[in-house]
Amino acid sequence: MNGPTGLGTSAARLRPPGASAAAGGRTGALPVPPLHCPDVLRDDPALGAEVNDRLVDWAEEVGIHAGRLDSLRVTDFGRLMMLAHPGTDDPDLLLAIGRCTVAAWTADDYYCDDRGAGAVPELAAARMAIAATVLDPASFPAAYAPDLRRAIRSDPVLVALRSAREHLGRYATPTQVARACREQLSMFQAASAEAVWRCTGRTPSVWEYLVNRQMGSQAPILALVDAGECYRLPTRAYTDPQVRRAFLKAALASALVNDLYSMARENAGPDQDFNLPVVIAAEDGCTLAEALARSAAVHDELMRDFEASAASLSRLGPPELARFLAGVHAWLAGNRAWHAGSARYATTPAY
Ligand SMILES: CC(C)=CCC/C(C)=C(\C)COP(=O)(O)OP(=O)(O)O
Repeated sequence: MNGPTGLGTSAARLRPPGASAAAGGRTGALPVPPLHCPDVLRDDPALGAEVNDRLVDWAEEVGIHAGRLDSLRVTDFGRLMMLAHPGTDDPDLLLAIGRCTVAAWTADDYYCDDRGAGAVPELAAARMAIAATVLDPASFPAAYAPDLRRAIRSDPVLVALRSAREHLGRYATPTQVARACREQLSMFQAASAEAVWRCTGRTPSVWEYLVNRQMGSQAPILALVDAGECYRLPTRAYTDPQVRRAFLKAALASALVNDLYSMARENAGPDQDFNLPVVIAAEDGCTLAEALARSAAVHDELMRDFEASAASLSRLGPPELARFLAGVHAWLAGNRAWHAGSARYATTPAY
């Protein structure tokens, strides 16, 4: 039976039994259920390795993951790029999107999730607000502008975000860059909200969690599917409400794949990191194994809805829309395959 679902009604919910490392509840033994998700369209390990090496070099250059570059390397974001963007063989282009991906993931780790990397959940919202000014540059009074410039220069996460955004501008149109930045601002907002749950020890309702996860999905990278193949989806099509609905379903499905594969890692950490199975287990009072199955069903519903919408929208829209939606579908396949293989999400977390 579902519990109360209004905003704020779950303030007293705690981690479900078995979800906490402290309670001895490492959940690594629970396998991810089979998911409704297509197979990847290409697997070119050499291309993935080249992109990954160059991503790690860039991370070292901008100063992120200092002392932890090996963990970044085995996470293998280069492989994610290669699997998720099968429409291009160009390592430079994959590197440009890869830098944005690594910068976004790093901001989330360094500001919100990973205390070992300096995350302080109480400061997450304030730090994310500063990060937002890198994506949508602040226009400041002269007396204070040097302070902001100094702050950006001295924080490797901000340097990475700025570098990634500037580099993307060489491969994507201003409209595509603006689109990705807008999606990323939503992601920052969602990460800030999640940090509040962590600080207050409050587990959100399932619907509330889903609202936040849709905003905190991989949408900033999905929005670059056309840039990754050097064509441009017209703005009219990207912003069409029906296309938006389909796109957001795909984005949420991709984030839920992360939740399912990341649960062992997240539940083993010192803080409760939120993911759909944990939130469902808390709300429904079920085991994590059952919550995993229910989460997979939510994922599958989103995927099927996306596929049905994509099929009809592709018949109605301009040719670029059919190509874009097919690209999103391929991206989802790459995202799942990467999560299944990355050392970051290994059943016994690799780091
Ligand atoms: C590529 C991109 C814009 C990612 C931003 C969203 C994001 C950081 C995730 C979807 C990952 O979420 P989460 O913090 O749960 O990731 P981990 O499980 O810690 O890898």
